[in-house]
Amino acid sequence: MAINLSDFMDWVVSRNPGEVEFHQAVHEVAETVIPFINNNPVYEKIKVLERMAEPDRIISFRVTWASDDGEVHVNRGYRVQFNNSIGPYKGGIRFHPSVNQGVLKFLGFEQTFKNSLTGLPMGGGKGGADFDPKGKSQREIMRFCQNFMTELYRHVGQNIDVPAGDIGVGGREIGYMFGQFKRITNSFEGVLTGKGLEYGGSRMRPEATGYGAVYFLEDMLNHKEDAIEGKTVIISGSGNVATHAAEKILHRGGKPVTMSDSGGFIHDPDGFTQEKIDWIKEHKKQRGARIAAYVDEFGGTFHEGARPWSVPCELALPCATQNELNGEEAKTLLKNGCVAVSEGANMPCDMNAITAFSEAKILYAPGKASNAGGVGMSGLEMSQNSARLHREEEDLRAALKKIMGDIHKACVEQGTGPDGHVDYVKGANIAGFKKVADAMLAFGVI
Ligand SMILES: NC(=O)C1=CN([C@@H]2O[C@H](COP(=O)(O)OP(=O)(O)OC[C@H]3O[C@@H](n4cnc5c(N)ncnc54)[C@H](OP(=O)(O)O)[C@@H]3O)[C@@H](O)[C@H]2O)C=CC1
Ligand SMILES: O=C(O)CCC(=O)C(=O)O
Repeated sequence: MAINLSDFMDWVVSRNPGEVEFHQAVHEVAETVIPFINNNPVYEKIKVLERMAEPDRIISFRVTWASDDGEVHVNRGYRVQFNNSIGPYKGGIRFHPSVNQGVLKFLGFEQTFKNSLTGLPMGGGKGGADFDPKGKSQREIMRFCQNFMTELYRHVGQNIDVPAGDIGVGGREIGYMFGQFKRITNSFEGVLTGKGLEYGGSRMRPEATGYGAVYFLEDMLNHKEDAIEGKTVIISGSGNVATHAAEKILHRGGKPVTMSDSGGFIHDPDGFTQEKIDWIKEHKKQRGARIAAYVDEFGGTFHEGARPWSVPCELALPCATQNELNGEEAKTLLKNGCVAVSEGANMPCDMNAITAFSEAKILYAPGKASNAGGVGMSGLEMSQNSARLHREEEDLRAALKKIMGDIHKACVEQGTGPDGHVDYVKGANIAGFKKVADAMLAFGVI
């Protein structure tokens, strides 16, 4: 029997009450994948989509830690092991006060499709805690990371589940968690990616997500015989993904003019130079640092409490967080002449924004395709750890470019309409779905 989108979504919503981000992520996939399933009923016979919308398991645990003043704090940690049909669970850990089960389920669901698109053998998972690292001392962050791993260690492993960083979790936090895993288990294995180079990390991992999002943008533009060079680019966020995206835009001759954080955005009409980007990278590592301080150092303007989407541009890279660009903001971007959007963040454009881009037929890349470079490089870190070797930077840079190029090709193959317009949402969802679904078919009903 054919599946119907509205019945399917009623079923998803009733099973996952209140988890609005999860409903949104599943809806975006179901809308494009259901027609594909209805044309290939073998998938519906064993309820592949229904099974893919249900995590394999969710682990939730208490994390207790003491702040420097001796006060005891209680947070909630999670790992959502979503789907391991094509490889060990793989996906980042987020430390942010907004973390809850629904947010991590949306991220784990998306991750399953994204990891499939990389062409590497990785399943999907995501984890985190409602811990706010902002304003905490280095010692407090270390204690939190260690206590988080004291529980998580029993659920992860190089062949089971391999976490990495995400919002609020960078190289420093990965180091604290890896050290604790090593100490508790008395083993040295590639249980996390995003590690420091000294203890098994991969070159190019810090750069990979931001660079990859720009490679994908470049592939989309090249497909239409266009290029980044000479174009004005607006970027949101000022963390790992945003700063590396800005850097690669600069390498390609574009002009990045904005970055943001939860306090507002900065606009530098002269464009960021490498020196300015390096300053932002260093500045944001400091305790309590805000992007607003940029204007005291380099000029430009700070827009408190605002998002950058009203600044005129040809290209936009949302690189902060989910639902940070709505339908009205999408219309403003279109009115100002924006021709392409490449998502560095996960689900930064809400449903109305996606509809606006799709109706205008501009180039729009969903994060599961355009930000897959980070996890792609993590996959290469896993293989370097298994082989006990380090690959060179040039080799990894080329590998990243190829991973992004192959994802672009898969999207074009599955998403090109009769008029030649590429629907990258459809292309990414079907290409990502097919590999996982075929593996599930091979396993039978389990
Ligand atoms: N790191 C990676 O390899 C990958 C990351 N991603 C996605 O990219 C996005 C950014 O991650 P990453 O750069 O690693 O994270 P970082 O923690 O390095 O930076 C996050 C940035 O986003 C801003 N931000 C976070 N939450 C909000 C919010 N609610 N409103 C406004 N701004 C906010 C932060 O501002 P502030 O400092 O004020 O909090 C900061 O500037 C996320 O969606 C993540 O899931 C996707 C693929 C891989
Ligand atoms: O590198 C990884 O494993 C995770 C990256 C991530 O969290 C993401 O792609 O959203």
